[in-house]
Parts: sequence; structure tokens; C-alpha cells
Amino acid sequence: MIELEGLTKTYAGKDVVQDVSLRVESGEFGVLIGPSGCGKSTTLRMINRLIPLTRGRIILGDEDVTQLPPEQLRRRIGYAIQSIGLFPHWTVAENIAVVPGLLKWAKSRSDARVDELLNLFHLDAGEFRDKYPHQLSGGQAQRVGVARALAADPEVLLMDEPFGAVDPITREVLQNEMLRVHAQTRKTIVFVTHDMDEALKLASRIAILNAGRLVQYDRPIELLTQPADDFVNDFIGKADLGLKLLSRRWVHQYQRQAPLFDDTTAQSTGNQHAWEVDAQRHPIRLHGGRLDGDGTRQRTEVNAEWVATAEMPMKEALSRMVWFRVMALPVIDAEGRLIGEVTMHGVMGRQP
Ligand SMILES: Nc1ncnc2c1ncn2[C@@H]1O[C@H](COP(=O)(O)OP(=O)(O)OP(=O)(O)O)[C@@H](O)[C@H]1O
Repeated sequence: MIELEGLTKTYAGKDVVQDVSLRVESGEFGVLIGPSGCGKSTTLRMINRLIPLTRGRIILGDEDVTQLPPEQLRRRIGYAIQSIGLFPHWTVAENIAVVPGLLKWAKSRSDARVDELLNLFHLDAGEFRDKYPHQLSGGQAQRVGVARALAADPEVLLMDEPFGAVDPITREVLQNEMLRVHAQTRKTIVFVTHDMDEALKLASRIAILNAGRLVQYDRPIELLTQPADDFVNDFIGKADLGLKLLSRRWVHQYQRQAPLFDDTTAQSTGNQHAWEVDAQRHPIRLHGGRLDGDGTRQRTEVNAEWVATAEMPMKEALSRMVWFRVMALPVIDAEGRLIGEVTMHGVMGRQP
């Protein structure tokens, strides 16, 4: 757990961070977001005292660390940044082992930790351990940067726009990886970004800053449904609020029983569509239910893309329905068997 109490930074008489108080619980993924210059990076850097605080307190676990010497504090707090900051003449292994080195870990322990972290990020230890930073892609270097920040198993991980410099596709891969690593390690994370979609995807709680002040600190769904003021509302972006909500919801939350084609009960209860399945219950085709239908029972063949799984974001499922112009999407299990369906009506009818 990390708690900021009345954190303030004043430059030349002006508060660039003003009285910010918030608490990121153990294992939570906290995100700081706001327009350029609102004080995100300054807040983050005050936490590990790369920037001295003007006023306020920082509590780590149940200890007030405001007066702790910065070098000691930084051994307990991992820090990953956009420009990565890997030492160019050090190998990947040497870069990852910086803090274990400062802590005087035995070489065998440090080597084992490097391999463990490379594996955590799906980088083959044998292949990557002895490479130099210039031999890595941007995404690989970024992974090594995060691995380094995690090396000594810090109590908190600070990340300042860590994926800001990579292309959108790599960025999405790294975000997914970060979600997986967070789920595996249950680290307490404070993450800075200016990208709302990134925040909604990663955060368990989002802190919105404006002109140095904390405007709202809430779970994503509460920010979206109960914005504290017009600034938050505008910042979140009213236009695609519905879609953003759906990116935070999963197919299993909307899933219902799929009406089967040979199921006379389903037919007689007025379903406008029904699924035909084979002997193993794999969905083969949908009867009816087309968006561009004229009321007659057209048939649509199920294909590998036009399906959903229970863990898929509802936004993606909706996108597939729109793309294939159908009112419903089959939900399948790992063996491809039909376990339910999601429908356009289900999405529209459900309250956020
Ligand atoms: N050393 C400094 N001296 C004076 N003003 C500073 C200093 N460092 C930052 N500032 C000011 O403090 C404010 C907050 O800066 P900060 O870098 O924290 O913003 P940010 O929200 O991280 O912005 P961005 O998204 O653009 O990185 C800005 O107005 C900036 O100009």
C-alpha cells in the first residue's frame, strides 16, 4: 500500500502539484492521468524523491518514509520510464541486476532472478541475457526496463508513460503483458499516462489531475458513470462513453442461453433466431438474426472470427456483430462448443 498525504510541489511560488492525497491499496493498479502539464510526472517523482517535496507525507505500508534517505527508498520502489534508461554498455542481465547489485545479493541469487524475470516477460533467458540494449527492439527494451524495475521485488512499482514511445501495436501487446504480470505478481503499481484508453484498460483506480489538483480518484466504472465535474466528463470524452464502458465489460457479463435450432421450446417462445450445432455442439450456422434481414430466416455460417469467448471484452464482441451484420454472436468454450450467446439487444438493455 502507498499513501500520499497533501503532496505539494511549489516552483517559483506556484503550486504545480497542490495538496494531492490518495491511497493505492496493496495489489492495486493506480493510474495518474490528466492533460499535459497537470503534474502527473512531478507527483510520481516525488514518491521516489527524484524531486524533493515541498509539503506532504508519503506512507509505504505502515511506515512514514517521507524522511527516509532517497537511496534507501528507491531500493523499495521500482521505477520504469518511457525512455527506458538502460545502460548501453551493460548486458540485459547486468541492467536487470542493478538493484540486486546495490543490495549485495549473491551472484547465484541475482542470476536466478534475472532468468525468472526474463521468463515472466516471455523473453528467452538463454537468448537475451547477454544481449546489449542496441540489439533489442523497442518493445523488448521496454520489457527489460520493467523487469529491471521489478528486480528486487519492490513494494511499489512506479511507471511513467512506460509505453509512450512504442508503436500502437507493440503498445497494446505491452499493455496486455502488463495486465498479466500484474495479475501474477499482484504488485502495487502507480502508473502515469495521458491516454484514457490505456488508463481504462489497466487501472483498478484512476486519479484525474488538473492544474496540479486531484479532481477525482475512483474506479474506472465510477469515473465513467459518476464524473465529479464537467472537467472529468469532458476529459473522459462523452462521445464514445458507451464504447469505453463496453471495453471494461466482458462477454460473460452479458452471456445468456443460446436458443437452439431444433429446440422447439426456444422456437415457440418467439426467438427471432436460433443456432444450429453439430453432434459435438459446435455452432455451425445461425438461422435468422441478421441486421440487414427482411424478416425471413436467412442462414449465416459461423466462422472462426465470428465467435466470442467468455473472457472477451464486450466491445470486441459488439464490433464483431457489427462487422458480420448479425444480431447475435455465439459464445464458445476452449473446445469450440456452444456455451451461450450475446446479442445486440442484450448489450443495449443492460444498465452500466
Ligand atoms: N523544474 C521545474 N521548474 C519549474 N517548473 C516545472 C519544473 N518541472 C516541472 N515544472 C512545471 O510543473 C508542471 C507539471 O509538470 P509535469 O511534468 O509534472 O506535468 P505532466 O502532467 O507530467 O505533463 P506531461 O504529460 O506533459 O508530461 C508543468 O507546468 C511544468 O512546466
